[in-house]
Amino acid sequence: MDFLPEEIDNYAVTHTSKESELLYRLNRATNMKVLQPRMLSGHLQGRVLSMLSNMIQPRHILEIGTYTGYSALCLAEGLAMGGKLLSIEIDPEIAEFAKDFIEASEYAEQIEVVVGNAMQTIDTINEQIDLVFIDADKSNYLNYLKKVYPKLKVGGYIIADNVLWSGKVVKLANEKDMDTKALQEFNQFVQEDDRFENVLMPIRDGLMVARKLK
Ligand SMILES: C[S@@+](CC[C@H](N)C(=O)[O-])C[C@H]1O[C@@H](n2cnc3c(N)ncnc32)[C@H](O)[C@@H]1O
Repeated sequence: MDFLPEEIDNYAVTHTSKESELLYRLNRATNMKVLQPRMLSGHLQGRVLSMLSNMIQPRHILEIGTYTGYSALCLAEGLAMGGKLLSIEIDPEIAEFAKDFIEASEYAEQIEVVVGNAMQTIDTINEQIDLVFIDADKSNYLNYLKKVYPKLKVGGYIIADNVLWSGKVVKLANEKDMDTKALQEFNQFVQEDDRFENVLMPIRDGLMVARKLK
């Protein structure tokens, strides 16, 4: 579901910095060769992620849900000198697709894609994280937040994608619609937790941006 009329959306895109040639090719290749290309962040959201990352200048970024690597490449644009981005992807085939584009980028040495289930892989991280991008299975969003919280530095950020879930979060969720229920729970948890300051940005399918206060 698009929240903005197409005309306004197009206007926003045409008044936003262009994506790089590599990101453009990755976007096209994903649309032509990969299932569910709507999962890719895309031009406008990609520039938002890049802008936020550039504002934060993180040393360590954790991404949960690589898919074809579009958002990883956007977030990497803001890494501090010598900074690293670790991205976790459960599907080995899609991870290989992402790695080809990451290797062709200027961030090849800074981005590591790890194949695995994020619920287990997060436990192996020892570094203090400055920025986490949650964009994998919706039913685990709250689990991911709880798992990364102790590893996130005070003043660090969590960005979670799809928190508006095509608008379904504002309706009473059907008992069987576990994803909508999980996202409602996630949004409510962040909103009520005084360890975070948060803004739900109605960009694309909704980005929750939360800063760790304590
Ligand atoms: C929405 S896509 C990510 C899109 C990408 N971040 C972007 O913006 O271009 C979600 C990805 O999470 C992966 N995924 C789902 N469950 C996962 C899990 N438990 N651990 C790691 N990755 C998972 C899926 O295979 C899929 O590639």
